[in-house]
Amino acid sequence: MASVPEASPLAYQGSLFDGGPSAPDESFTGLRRIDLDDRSWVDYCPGWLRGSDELFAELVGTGRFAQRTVHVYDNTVLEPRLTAGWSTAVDDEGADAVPAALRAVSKSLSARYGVVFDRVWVNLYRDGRDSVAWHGDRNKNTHRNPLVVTVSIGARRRFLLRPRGGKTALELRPGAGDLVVMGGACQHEWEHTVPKEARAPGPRMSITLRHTAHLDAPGVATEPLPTYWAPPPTAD
Ligand SMILES: O=C(O)CCC(=O)C(=O)O
Ligand SMILES: [Fe+2]
Repeated sequence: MASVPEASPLAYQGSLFDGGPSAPDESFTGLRRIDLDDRSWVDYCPGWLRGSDELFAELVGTGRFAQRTVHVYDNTVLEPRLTAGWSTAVDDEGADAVPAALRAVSKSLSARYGVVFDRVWVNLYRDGRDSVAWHGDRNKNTHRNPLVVTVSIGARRRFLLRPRGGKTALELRPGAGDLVVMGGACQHEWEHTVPKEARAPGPRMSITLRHTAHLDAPGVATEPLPTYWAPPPTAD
């Protein structure tokens, strides 16, 4: 298990203009729908979470960040990033309650997208060597068209999408409170990655939200509900 080093180089030198406690932009002004194809889409809302630097500092201080393992072919290897989770669902009270700022994020997005985002994980990319490889999220195995939220705080990193096994088709560079929502068949038919970056300007976190219920997630955005979907014939 790795943890955040003491005297941490992870103190993020934030924007001068983004001080104060974090707050979602309930108006979703600036949200842009990017259609990847006729079944998959990404919503991108720059600067959606104000006060993200303060939240970054809070999470560095309170999150129980640890290095998880991932299976690569027959091997089990450590993921090149740290992740913090909570044993509770977003709205549960108790000792391991999800921080209020993350609850507020979940509440706002649940209202907007019509699913209950009850599970939260925070990934910490300590520097440019941390990354996540191309993948579709595992909820593709349990849900049809799951919605997956990431709110990026701290330094900007590249976030790429490609059709499964294909060439990069979309490059975003989220950070500083930017919202990315993947929807439609994104987890089934597309892959995403945060690649290593030699010149990453500092540490970054992604707050990721997923929903347990709504196994067949319509969201607000998949109107009309896609009629096409078949599980890809790959083992993963
Ligand atoms: O850090 C990100 O923006 C993406 C994280 C991700 O794809 C995941 O944890 O499944
Ligand atoms: Fe992912």
